[in-house]
Amino acid sequence: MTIARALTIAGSDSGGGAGIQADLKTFTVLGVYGMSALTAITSQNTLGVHGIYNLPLEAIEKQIDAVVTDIGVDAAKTGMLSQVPIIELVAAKIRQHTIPNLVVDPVMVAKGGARLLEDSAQQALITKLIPLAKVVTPNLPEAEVLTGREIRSVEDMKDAAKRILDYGAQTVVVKGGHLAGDAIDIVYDGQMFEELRSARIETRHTHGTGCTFSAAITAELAKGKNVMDAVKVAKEFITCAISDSLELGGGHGPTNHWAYGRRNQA
Ligand SMILES: Nc1ncnc2c1ncn2[C@@H]1O[C@H](COP(=O)(O)OP(=O)(O)O)[C@@H](O)[C@H]1O
Ligand SMILES: Cc1ncc(COP(=O)(O)O)c(N)n1
Repeated sequence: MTIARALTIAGSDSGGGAGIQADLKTFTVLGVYGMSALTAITSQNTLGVHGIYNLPLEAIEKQIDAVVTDIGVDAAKTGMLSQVPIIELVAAKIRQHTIPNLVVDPVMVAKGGARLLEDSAQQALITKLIPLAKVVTPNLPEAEVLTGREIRSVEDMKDAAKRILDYGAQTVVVKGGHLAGDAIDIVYDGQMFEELRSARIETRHTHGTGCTFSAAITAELAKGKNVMDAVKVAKEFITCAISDSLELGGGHGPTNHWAYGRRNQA
């Protein structure tokens, strides 16, 4: 049996709700074979990030080389890449192996407030990685950092999407989870804007929403979907996962990766 193959290059969340763990669960539920190249280990739970241990560059490089040269990759995503040398290495590897269908989730700060990207690395994300992206998926605070402008409205989100596209990404999805009211995501491909809207779900259990959303886009691209269709599936996937989110731990619980699959089987 053949199967679409997706690679996540990201950090480990020991709590299992975000990072590599969220990505691999999402790939599996969407019927895609998942592989990982860990960039960092975090000791993390629903209450926050308690430690960050970046991996040696050699370890990151060898993981990517190992899976690409043997198993092959139909689509890949990046998550937590906390330092300039890691961003530069990952960008060089993506170019060297011409890894297709790259989704860049510009992870900066965890829900609990811990910084997952050093300030000095913001520019490297813009100049080295975003130009390689088929899709880049900033949330509002990330889009503000990437553009240097405040975002208060859907119009501001559209303006940010245009500016981020100018950095070289093919499509920008500015996620509106941090704005009040409906959860509106803006998709911009340089030609037209699409608004993906869902009702806001009142829950604090949203740990890992961004990781899960970008992993779902990656899985659908790996299967050969076009970007707009992939983003629409991802929006449905994350809406299901949040509406059925899990009351685990004492803080921000994880979303429910199985909810979408269960709904589609019913
Ligand atoms: N409370 C919510 N109800 C419904 N959808 C949400 C909610 N919070 C986030 N989303 C959706 O989840 C996805 C991730 O968004 P966001 O939370 O902004 O990203 P991040 O986890 O990177 O901060 C987006 O599609 C967004 O619209
Ligand atoms: C290893 C790792 N990567 C990414 C996130 C961001 O996830 P979120 O902002 O959705 O909590 C995280 N908390 N941990």
